[in-house]
Parts: sequence; structure tokens; C-alpha cells
Amino acid sequence: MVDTKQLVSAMTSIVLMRTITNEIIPHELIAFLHSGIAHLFRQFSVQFTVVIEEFQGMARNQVFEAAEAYLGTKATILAERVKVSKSEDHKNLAFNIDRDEEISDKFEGVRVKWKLICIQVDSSRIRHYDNNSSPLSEIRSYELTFHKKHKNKVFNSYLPYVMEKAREVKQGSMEIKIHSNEYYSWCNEPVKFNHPMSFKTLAIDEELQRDIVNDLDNFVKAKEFYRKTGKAWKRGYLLYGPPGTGKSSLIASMANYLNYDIYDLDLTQVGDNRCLRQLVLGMSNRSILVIEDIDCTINLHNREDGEEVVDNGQNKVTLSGLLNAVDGLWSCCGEEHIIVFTTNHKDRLDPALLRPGRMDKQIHLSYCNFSAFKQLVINYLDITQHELFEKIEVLLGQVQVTPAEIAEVLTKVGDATECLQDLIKFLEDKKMVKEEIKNEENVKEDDELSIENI
Ligand SMILES: Nc1ncnc2c1ncn2[C@@H]1O[C@H](COP(=O)(O)OP(=O)(O)OP(=O)(O)O)[C@@H](O)[C@H]1O
Ligand SMILES: [Mg+2]
Repeated sequence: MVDTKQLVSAMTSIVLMRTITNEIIPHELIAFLHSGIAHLFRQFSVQFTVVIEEFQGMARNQVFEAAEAYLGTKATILAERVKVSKSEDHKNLAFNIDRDEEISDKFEGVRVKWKLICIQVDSSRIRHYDNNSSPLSEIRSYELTFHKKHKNKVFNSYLPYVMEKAREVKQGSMEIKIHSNEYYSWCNEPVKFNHPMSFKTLAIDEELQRDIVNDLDNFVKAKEFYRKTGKAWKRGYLLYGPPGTGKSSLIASMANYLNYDIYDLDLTQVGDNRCLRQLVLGMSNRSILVIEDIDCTINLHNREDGEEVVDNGQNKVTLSGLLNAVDGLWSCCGEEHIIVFTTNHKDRLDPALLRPGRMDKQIHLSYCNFSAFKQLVINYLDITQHELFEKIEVLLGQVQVTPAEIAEVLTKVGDATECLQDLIKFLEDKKMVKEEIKNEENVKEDDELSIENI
């Protein structure tokens, strides 16, 4: 057995040898020998490693950011140690692997390993800053290691897949913001969009809803299609219908479904066409530009003669300026833009605005039918069946009532039966008024006929 004295003396000799070697052999030679040995090992190794550094010059490396977001989704399941954080702009907690932690991933039969490397540095010597503008004290990078024979697959399929997944993660995790405009720019402080309306609570005809959701799904997935066909990746919707039928509610549902920011454009506040162009250019990707009540906010007729018609004495936005915003050349600068116009009077709009290709989809939101009514009852009364439904279904076929009107009746205090009885009374009153108006009209018509016949 080796006693402690012998061990201490052996260790002292090793340390002494290293010190002497370091002093006698120049640093450069040691570094050369190290890299030579490492090179020799690499020759025999079947592994290949990709280094993904956090910064590329001064800019953050997008592949690093994507890896971070992607690995965040795997970290809680695969890593033994995770870091957790949350910023104000994010809805949920964000997880990430910790330094030197390794996690494995599998893609189409290929096994890969990720490792986060952090190197401490003197923060006065590097010029990278974190989100709070504090100098960073470490340089981070990911190492992605896999078998050499999978190089092509990793570069051509796996890394693009990681980028795409990260995009989806980021898109779903950000808080939605609503932006409003001043003269020519969006207000600096967008407001957190807290509208609770979603396609689960929106009361519109079931089939119409399915159609809209499909349309949105196809739009989001169609990047390649738009690229191939040479079209800008944007889609225009015109929502029209009487007040209180859910046009604004549908916009909120769309934003919540896609997790897109809303840019709520008040045309009466826009200085002129140039300002409008600047506003459209100032929108971020994956966002919805909303122009509500397009027929009232500004008079947009007379495109040919003299272009613009002044609405409030100051407004200089013309119809052609607006059309350019919708599909002119510079409207293509962003990606994944949805443009929504709303109106209560589609017939008052200039046909140029409705030309095919301009508004890709026109959605008519109409009075409440039985399918929409059932959704409202789930929202407000938490029931799916009731003996009074039959009577209400018949009445809904006879009178025009908006979801907003029904929502108001169902919000009153009382149990489900009382609310539905109130609603029946409300619908019957409406029906009576309608019949009275019709009778009056008939009498008037008869009077006019009899005058004509005299
Ligand atoms: N389809 C709907 N589903 C659920 N709730 C609705 C629906 N339509 C209206 N409501 C209720 O009525 C309120 C007003 O509706 P909303 O603002 O969406 O109507 P609108 O069509 O935009 O009206 P306007 O033409 O006056 O702008 C909503 O806040 C919501 O409570
Ligand atoms: Mg509205």
C-alpha cells in the first residue's frame, strides 16, 4: 500500500515537472502540440461538432436564438438541470438547459447531442450586452454533435427544422400587443391585448367559423406557396354586417388564435398617403392591420377625379393611397401581414376596394342563428340543452337579432330558465314590432295604390 508521504512526494514531482516543462518549452509549442493531438483525435473520431456562437460580430446569431428556443421545449423533459426565466413580453415561463448540460435529440433516426458551453470573460474586454444593456461576462455557444455520416441531413433538414420549430415557439409565447397610431407613427407604448374572445367563445355559424379557421391555418403555413407564386405573404379580409354581429370580436379571435399583434389604424389621425405608407412599413411581421368602419372614418370615393375627398378638413389620405397600402409594392415589405377592413355598409364602398385579389375574403357577419345562439348560451349560462331552446329556435327564424343583443339579455341576473324566458319575451316583442311596421307599410302601400287609382 502507498503511504501518504510517497503520494505527496509523487504529486510534488508531477507539479514540479509541469512547471519546469512550462518554463522550458515555449507556450506556442505547447499550444501547437495540443492542437496537433486534438487534430489526431479528430482524424479517428466518427463524431462531428457544429459550434453555434451567440454573437456574430455585434449581432445576435439567429441560429443560437433558435437553438435556445427549441431546446427550451426539450429541457424540462431531457435535461437534469434547467434554468427558468420570464420576461414581461412573454406569456409563459421559459426553460433552458444550464451550462455544460447535455441533452440528446432524435430526428428522422439521427441522434444528436446539444451542449451549452459558457466561457467566463473579462466584461470590460467584450462589447456584447444583455437585454438590460449590461455588459455580458460570459460568451455562450451551443455545440451540436452527431455522427459524421449525418452531416447532410443535419445541415439540410435538422437545422432548418430547429429554426422552424423555434419560430413557432416564439410566435406562441409572446404577449399580444395592440398598437394605435398618431399622425405618422405607431405609439411608442403598445398596450397588452387582453381581449378574451376566441374561436371557442365567438358565436357565429359553425360552418363559417370552420371556413375562417381553415383559411387562417392555410395562410400561416403557406410561406412557400407565396414565395413560389411570387405573391406577397399577406391576406386581406373584409368583415361586413350590422353593428353588434361580432366583427371586432372576430378580429380579437383571429389575433388570439394566431398570436399576432394588432395595429389598429385610425385613418382620421393619418396625415397623408406618405404617413400611411410609413405606418404600414412600421408594422412588425406576423401582425394584423385593422381599419374599422372603413365607410365612415373617411370618404374614399372618387378615385379618378382629384383622388381624395376631405373628411374632416385635414385628412389627406386618398383611396389610391389606401389601395397602395393594401397591395402596392411597398406593402410587401413585411411578412405574414393580415389586413382587415370592417364596415356596416358594404354597398357604400368603392368597387376598387372590393376588386378580386384586393380583399382575399369577404366575410358576412349576420344576425344570430340557432347555431350561434347555442354558443352564446354556453358562454353566458354554461348549458348546452334546455326545454326552451325549441321555442327560441323558431323565434330566431322569424326575427333579426344580433349576438350583442342576445348577450345583453343573457347577462342579466337570474338563473338559466329566467334568462331564457326573458330572451323569449325580448324576441316576441321584436317580432311584434316587426309585424306592426309591416302592417303600417301595407296600409301605406294600399293608400298609395288607391290614390293612384282615383
Ligand atoms: N358573434 C359574437 N359572439 C360572441 N359575442 C358577440 C358576438 N357578436 C357580438 N358579441 C357581443 O357583443 C359585443 C359587441 O360586439 P362587436 O363589437 O364584436 O360587434 P361589431 O360587429 O364589431 O359591432 P360594430 O359594427 O358596432 O363595430 C361584444 O363585446 C360581445 O360581447
Ligand atoms: Mg366593431
